[in-house]
Amino acid sequence: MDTTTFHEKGNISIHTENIFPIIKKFLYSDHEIFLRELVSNAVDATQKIKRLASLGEYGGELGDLTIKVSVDKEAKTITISDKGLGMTADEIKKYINQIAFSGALEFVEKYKDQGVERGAIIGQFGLGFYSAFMVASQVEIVTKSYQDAPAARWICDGSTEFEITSADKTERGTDIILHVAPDSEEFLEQYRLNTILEKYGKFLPIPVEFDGKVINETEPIWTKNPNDLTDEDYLKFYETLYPFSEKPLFWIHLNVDYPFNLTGILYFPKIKNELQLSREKIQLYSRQVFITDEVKDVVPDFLMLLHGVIDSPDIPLNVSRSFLQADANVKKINGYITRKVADKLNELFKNDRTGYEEKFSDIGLFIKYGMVSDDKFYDKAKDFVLLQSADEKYYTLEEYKTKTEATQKDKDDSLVWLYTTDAGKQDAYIQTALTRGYDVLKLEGAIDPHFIGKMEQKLEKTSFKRVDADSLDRLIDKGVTVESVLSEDEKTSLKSLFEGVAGAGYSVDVQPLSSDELPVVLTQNEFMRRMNDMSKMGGQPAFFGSMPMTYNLIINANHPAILRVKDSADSNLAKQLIDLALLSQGLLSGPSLTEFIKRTVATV
Ligand SMILES: Nc1ncnc2c1ncn2[C@@H]1O[C@H](COP(=O)(O)OP(=O)(O)OP(=O)(O)O)[C@@H](O)[C@H]1O
Repeated sequence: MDTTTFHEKGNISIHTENIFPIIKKFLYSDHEIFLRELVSNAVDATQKIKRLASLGEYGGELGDLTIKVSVDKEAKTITISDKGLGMTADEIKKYINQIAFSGALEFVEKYKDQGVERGAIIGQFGLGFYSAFMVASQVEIVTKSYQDAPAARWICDGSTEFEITSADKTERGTDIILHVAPDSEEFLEQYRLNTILEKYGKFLPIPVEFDGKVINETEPIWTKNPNDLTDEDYLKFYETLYPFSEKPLFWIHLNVDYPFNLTGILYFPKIKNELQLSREKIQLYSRQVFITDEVKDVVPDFLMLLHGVIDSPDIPLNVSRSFLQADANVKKINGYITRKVADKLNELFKNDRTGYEEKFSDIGLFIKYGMVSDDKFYDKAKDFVLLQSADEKYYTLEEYKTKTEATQKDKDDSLVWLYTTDAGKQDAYIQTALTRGYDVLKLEGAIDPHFIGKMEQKLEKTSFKRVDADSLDRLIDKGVTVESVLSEDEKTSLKSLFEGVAGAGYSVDVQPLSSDELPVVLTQNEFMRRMNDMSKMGGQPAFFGSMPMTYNLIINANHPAILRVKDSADSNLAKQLIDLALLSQGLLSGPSLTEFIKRTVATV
């Protein structure tokens, strides 16, 4: 056996020739963004000549500044032409050759130890132009500077060699000609280019023409002053973004320039169904160039339900996800958006309570979700979140406290808020509570169990109890014992009689309730039910989820019907009373329901 061992240290050498395969493979998984990069460069060049003209540094005619994209299927070329400031031969050498190559080297140096992360460099290293090589085997630049210098042509085939010659271009501006590589010929299709331009360039600030048509709207409304816009403008823009959608409820125009730059419009959509919420409806732009509609991390999670656009040059766009999460600007933007949304809601609430209440069934979900997931938002929203009572009226937390304080405090001075998760099914319980002078809240949405949990954490000495969780006397325990007319022996025999009739799955308890309660009350323990609900939604110990739901039958020892069962030991009557309790919970079905009907008909 050969036992020779090796130990050697060294440097892996990096050659600039290696850079193109890296760009081609790793820069972006989406090759289509080459067009975004090249058209953005054309926009930049055009903006620059406009600025030079306005500063008086360029005295010539600006002329028609439309950027033209064209495709020649025969010659297999795509051309992007602008009337921007152009480049001299020296500038090509400086901007295209040197900087990019050193930038590329720097990139390799920086990332050689970490592996290359997708999309990590464009923008940071000025490599946008080189994304052309993701689809082209050869790239030509033909350009004439606004300065008095001869036109130049640059050609490169993706190796580190290039050629510069003089050209006969007479008009100011730049043509970028891509000789499309065999594996990228899909980009020679008209519709493909059109789709890409529509996606990334719809709101570019300089007109872009393709196939004889201008594809963009150069002054989208988010770039305008809110004072110059009407509701119609906002609704029309919403329609362009999301054709065939229902009208949004309202919108917020974002506009900050310090400490970061951000403009945009966020719409509150009308939600038909909590389950149909479509996320990723917010589009992210950087200086009017579409970047992505995956705005996670930039927009607080609970506001992902909003629609609209955000435009900010301060969001690092081409960096990785993990970087984005840690970015200080992104955090600030997050906080800013949350604050703006809260302010807008507060303003609506204050200025138009009726209108706000009308919209509450739609916006309540955002607000509650926000309160549950974001403490800063909670602090603002606690003043304008509304609770709806069973009589359909809306109350703020403070108002509801005032309303219930006198009647719904228990013996420990804790406020108990009764609620229903299904006003239809739990109607019997609601009616009993109302007769007693208590109020019942409607908390019927999917978010409400979480909302209730949050409220109980935040509100002092306040608990929520579902109206059918126990008898009223026990839900709001005032410490007043209702005297029972039955002796202990009588209670025991009633208990065993009902146990025999009810069967397994029910626990039976004989209690002196007030005579306005039902003779038999079916309850589901609040704690057990919540645990069960939670584990169904995931996130809670499976232990509770795997336990079968048990029901309690409370036999009202003070009800005349129960006294009759006691005297007659009539198990049919007992069965009838249990079935009535089940019926009031919507739990009677199948053969049991048929039997109940038969039995009832017989007595009638
Ligand atoms: N169409 C053009 N007209 C004039 N100059 C251009 C044009 N395209 C590129 N340039 C010059 O080449 C430089 C390098 O372009 P490149 O796209 O690689 O990087 P960038 O635009 O500086 O940054 P990014 O990576 O964000 O695009 C530009 O800064 C610009 O000076």
